[in-house]
Amino acid sequence: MKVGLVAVGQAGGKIADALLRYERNAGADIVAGAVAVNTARADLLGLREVDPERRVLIGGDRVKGHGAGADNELGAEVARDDVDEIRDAIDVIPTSDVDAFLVVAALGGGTGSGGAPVICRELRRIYEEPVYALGVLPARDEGGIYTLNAARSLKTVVEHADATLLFDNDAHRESGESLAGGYGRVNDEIARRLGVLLSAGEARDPTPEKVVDASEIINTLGRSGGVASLGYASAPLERKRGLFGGRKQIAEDALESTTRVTATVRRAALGGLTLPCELQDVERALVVVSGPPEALSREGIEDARRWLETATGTPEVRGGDYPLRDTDHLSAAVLLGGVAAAPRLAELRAAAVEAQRNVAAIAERAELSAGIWDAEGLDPLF
Ligand SMILES: Nc1nc2c(ncn2[C@@H]2O[C@H](COP(=O)(O)OP(=O)(O)OP(=O)(O)O)[C@@H](O)[C@H]2O)c(=O)[nH]1
Repeated sequence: MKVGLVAVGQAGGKIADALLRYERNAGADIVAGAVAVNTARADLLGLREVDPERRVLIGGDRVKGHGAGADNELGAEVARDDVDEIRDAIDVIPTSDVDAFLVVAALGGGTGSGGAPVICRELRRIYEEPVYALGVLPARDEGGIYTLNAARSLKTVVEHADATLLFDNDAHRESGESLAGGYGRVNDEIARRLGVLLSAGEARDPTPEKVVDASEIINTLGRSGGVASLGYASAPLERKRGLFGGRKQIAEDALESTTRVTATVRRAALGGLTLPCELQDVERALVVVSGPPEALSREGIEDARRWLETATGTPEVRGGDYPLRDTDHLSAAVLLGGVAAAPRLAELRAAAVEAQRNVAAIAERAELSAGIWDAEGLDPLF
């Protein structure tokens, strides 16, 4: 599946860079074109992979290239003011190659948080292809303004994107690691997950037994403004040399392969989610298992798919494989669509309402709309 990638803000730009790097290193073909949008000139200059011609500085008159300072109303305003420039840059992406747009941003800051919903709305107005958002949630210890920004932005982006895939920075922090120190690793993790999922829909050699095509990814994400989570796990494979030191083979029998596939899928779905949630709270799922062809047990993939059907309680579980010649790992990506509840979302909403109450002491306003963001007292972004 090929995406038109639109990165907004600092984190968005760095994640786009990581995805483009993944694409190059893996020899994949998953990004039809990439545009980076920011209010901070230095962040745009720091990008390595996004074509310099496709970097758009917005809000020049207002913030003079210095960023939105975690003010997401300002981020939304400048994106609205400069929407023509953003659209012109995106228009260059060949839409005949695009299966969907992916707007990537952190929801806790100013530019990405405010700009991403504006850009999703504009893309949806113009293009027929689905528009998905990838939103990064702030860590708990980042403070009230990040939480409030994220909650308001999420409420708004969920309304304006066909589906929003969430990545919780907290869920992927390693113990003892500072948040900023881990960004590079976390961004590579996001890129690997997206890379495996999107590549699965592309034609390849060796040919998969059961191809996962773009429409299956789109059907799993849905087009009705839901939230999605993406699980991932991998397991090393034991290899042995051929008799005369020739081509390496996987040292496994069929039963081992089946068990390894099901165990890896379970780990991806139960412990490796970008937004941790209970499986019974999702409406749809898709599993992609990748690795050397001899390790991709068809039976294992079917068992894993059936297990997901039982665990989610939904018959809408799709599955397929993605063979890779030069790897000694088996990996599984599990996409969960229509996530109806997640502990981090409830926590974020409660913390944001609390933070907003403090803000409301200064300016009183409260109005809400439907969906999982039906939290009393929480303002939408626009
Ligand atoms: N995963 C990840 N999160 C990041 C990264 N950089 C910043 N963040 C998180 O993103 C949020 C801040 O968003 P940024 O993208 O830095 O801000 P921005 O959208 O550029 O907005 P302004 O700087 O206010 O103009 C915080 O929650 C950070 O923890 C990154 O490289 N990777």
